[in-house]
Amino acid sequence: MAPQEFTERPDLNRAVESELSIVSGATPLRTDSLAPASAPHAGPSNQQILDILLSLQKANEKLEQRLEKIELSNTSKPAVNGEAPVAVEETKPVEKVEEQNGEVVVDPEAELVAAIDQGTTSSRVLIFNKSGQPVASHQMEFTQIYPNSGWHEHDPLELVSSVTTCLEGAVKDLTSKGYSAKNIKAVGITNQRETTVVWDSKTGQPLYNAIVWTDTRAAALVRELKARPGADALQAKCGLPLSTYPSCSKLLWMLQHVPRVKAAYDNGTLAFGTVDSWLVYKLNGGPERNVHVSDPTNASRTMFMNLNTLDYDDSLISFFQLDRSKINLPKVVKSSDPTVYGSLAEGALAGVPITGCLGDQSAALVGQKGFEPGLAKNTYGTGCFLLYNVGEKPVISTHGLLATVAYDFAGRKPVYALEGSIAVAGSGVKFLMNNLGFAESSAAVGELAETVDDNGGVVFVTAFSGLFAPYWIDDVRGTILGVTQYTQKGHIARATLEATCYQTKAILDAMEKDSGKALQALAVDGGMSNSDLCMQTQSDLIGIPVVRPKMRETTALGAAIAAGLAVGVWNDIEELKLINTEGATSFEPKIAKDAGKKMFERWEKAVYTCAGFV
Ligand SMILES: Nc1ncnc2c1ncn2[C@@H]1O[C@H](COP(=O)(O)OP(=O)(O)O)[C@@H](O)[C@H]1O
Ligand SMILES: O=P(O)(O)OC[C@H](O)CO
Repeated sequence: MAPQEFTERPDLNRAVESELSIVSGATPLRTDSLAPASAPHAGPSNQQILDILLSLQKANEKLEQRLEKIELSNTSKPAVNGEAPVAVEETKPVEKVEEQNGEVVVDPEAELVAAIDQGTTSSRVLIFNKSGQPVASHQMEFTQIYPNSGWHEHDPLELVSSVTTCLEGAVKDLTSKGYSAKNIKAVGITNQRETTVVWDSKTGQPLYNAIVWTDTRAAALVRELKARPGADALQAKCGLPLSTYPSCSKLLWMLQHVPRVKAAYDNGTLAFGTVDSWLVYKLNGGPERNVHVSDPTNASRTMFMNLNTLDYDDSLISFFQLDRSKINLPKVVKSSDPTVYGSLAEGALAGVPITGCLGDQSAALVGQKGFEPGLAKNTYGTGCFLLYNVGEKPVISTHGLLATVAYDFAGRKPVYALEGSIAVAGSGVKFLMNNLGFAESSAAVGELAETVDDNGGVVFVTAFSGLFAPYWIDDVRGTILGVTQYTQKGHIARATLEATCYQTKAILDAMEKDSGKALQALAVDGGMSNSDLCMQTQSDLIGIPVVRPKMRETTALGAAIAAGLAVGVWNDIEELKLINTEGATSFEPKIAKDAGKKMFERWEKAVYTCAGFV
């Protein structure tokens, strides 16, 4: 199929701008700073105390009015594509309120960290306080480009503009709540991984659209790579099996099919990066400062990085027949570091340092505080990714899982994870909504699934991009089996939610074989975890509790933690352990083990029935 030439698309920069201010950080009146009423003569008189109390009460009333206005404006804003904003429960009040020159100000000493979460379907910025509570935010979706079947692209400039819009929006939200932008000590970045961006190192302009991690256009190329001598030895070094998923195959495809990318490679001006590198480069102002870096959680997804050295490996690069002297690769740096990521060049946060960077799945593990070996989290976003902390040495899976870097913080040893990656999770829900017109929103698809008691015999193998872990079958495509005259939309909606739960079960089985340990509970997050039915089904299938935190923006929280640790907002991982623990929901297994086993067997039968279709 002929490649689409990259053209600059200013129209795409007018991204779907919807102000989804998703957090309302209520700020209470705190009276504990007052001197006790019974204080002797050294303290204020009763009249003075009364005056202070009255002025604080006024301040509180003003603040409440302001919060009410914000609440109203939040609810009246349109959601993107009919989608409800990501669920963030109202934060528990913590900050001190003061009155300065008649203005209500929230603790002028507050130490805040902004987190940029550049995901597959939306960009968002959340601003967290020291207690790990989001106090302000802004979110927007951006254009998904599907030029051909199996192709999936993003406009790199639109990714940047969506992020800068969210930064401005979140700061506006923050100041409307009485904080100052000066309270923001650092910025952390977390991002969709593997998605590949190439640009001209002289001009800073993209040379092609970003090829998204779900894109399967390089399937033929991957088959060729698998036949090369040495192919079997790659995974032991880089942790990933050859597939269309990692960045390497996307870059090779561009070099083969896009003349301007090949020309830049030939003349040494080709810059390559995953979305973290691209954002850091652009947010720093581009070629002028030329901050071109990546952290190991992202660099490990290229297949160019050695998991043990946490640097590029010449044997890996030469396997892909790339000349390292012709390509500008980002320097691999720590995930949390006060100096290496530069600072924001423009906007409301100009000068604020970027001090943390984590691929989104690693960030979610950090945000769920999966700091101990044996802890795991599963994030149900566009795709679904289960990460299991294995400690300070990588574990190479023999059961279809990936080895990856969990996080690599300055002054500490790197921590690794076993990963189970599922290509389609929330994107299946979006498919029912956008392509088949089943419902107006993702939540409504979830409600549709609740209109039926079971799947009615339907199994949906949601293999739009082949099947990832633990199957790694690339010649399968989305297939709905078991349809009869009895089948209703609800059954298909239910089967769509179940598909992710079955794959999670398969991943957990593989993880148990690789690690020799059974998981006791699964921490979950991500958009699709909003569906209670989905989470209950998950618990039923895996037979252990599924624990969903109240505040589900754990990916952004992880990026904030990485950034905050680098600048002393937090000094130690120990300090973070109690963050976001209150108010979690635990889904306990409710069905008999045998019933779950039978459902799962049907799923596996469906998978192997569909394999080999393409
Ligand atoms: N109530 C819900 N039920 C089922 N799926 C949902 C629900 N709410 C959101 N989703 C799905 O979650 C996904 C978005 O999750 P998110 O964590 O924001 O993803 P990403 O980081 O990949 O952009 C969407 O694909 C959406 O369809
Ligand atoms: O957009 P998400 O949250 O599904 O995450 C994308 C992953 O990083 C791809 O590996």
